[in-house]
Amino acid sequence: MSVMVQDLHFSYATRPVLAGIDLAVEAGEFVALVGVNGCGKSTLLRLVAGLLKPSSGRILLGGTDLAALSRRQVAQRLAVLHQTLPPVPALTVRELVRQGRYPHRGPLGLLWESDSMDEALELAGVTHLADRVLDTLSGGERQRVRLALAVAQNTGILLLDEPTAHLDIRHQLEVLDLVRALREARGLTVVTVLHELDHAARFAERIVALHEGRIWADGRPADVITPALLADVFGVAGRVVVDDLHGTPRCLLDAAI
Ligand SMILES: Nc1ncnc2c1ncn2[C@@H]1O[C@H](COP(=O)(O)OP(=O)(O)OP(=O)(O)O)[C@@H](O)[C@H]1O
Repeated sequence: MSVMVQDLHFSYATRPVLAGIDLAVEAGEFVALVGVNGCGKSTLLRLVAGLLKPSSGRILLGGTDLAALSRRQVAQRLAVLHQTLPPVPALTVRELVRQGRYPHRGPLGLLWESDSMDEALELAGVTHLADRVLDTLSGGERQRVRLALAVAQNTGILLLDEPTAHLDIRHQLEVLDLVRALREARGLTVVTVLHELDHAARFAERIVALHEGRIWADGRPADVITPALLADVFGVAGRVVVDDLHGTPRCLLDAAI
């Protein structure tokens, strides 16, 4: 399912954050959003998810104006992996992930619901945690539960806000591999915030760099991940080489400018 963002402006009260964002993500694309802390990446995801209302501009999901969709209709189209879990710490993992099925629940929903839930737990590698209570989990375990919750929703669009936060290097790779596999298996459209530029270059087919409320660059990793991006967007001097192992750009960082 496609995501179209047209001339989007957004302010928190009087503080402008996004100023004229145009972004067209085709169905099945894997796009990484990058940029410095506070540049508006999460805000853009929240706007696309319908959790914030644009000051002006339009967002279309699969060609339908987001403003015309109910919360349930939005939840049938897109799932969001947020930076935190819902504040219900006494819930078990299974109970939480079951809630991911809510938007699809119809009169016969319960017949196939548990299969979808078990699949989501398995895909996110948290089947062994199913009966654990949320507030007893480690940061990395919680992260994978958040992914299971998003996967259980079984939507055409997956929005991920820093899916590798708190994860060790092995689990970072596992989560990004899983997202890539899901996208290939289900034809998912993936838009993810990633801080690790080398991961963005390796896993996304397109990188969008936000800077000062606008899109600074939008294109293939090799065209976007450049010394100019490091310097002008991140304020870091560095070089970009090609990773022999994967043929993707890799940043060699020197120092803050
Ligand atoms: N609820 C809010 N009220 C007021 N200002 C906010 C609110 N949420 C975010 N902001 C501000 O809006 C700007 C964009 O925040 P946002 O969380 O979108 O940035 P980000 O690029 O995702 O940052 P990070 O990489 O640190 O997660 C920041 O300056 C932030 O302080």
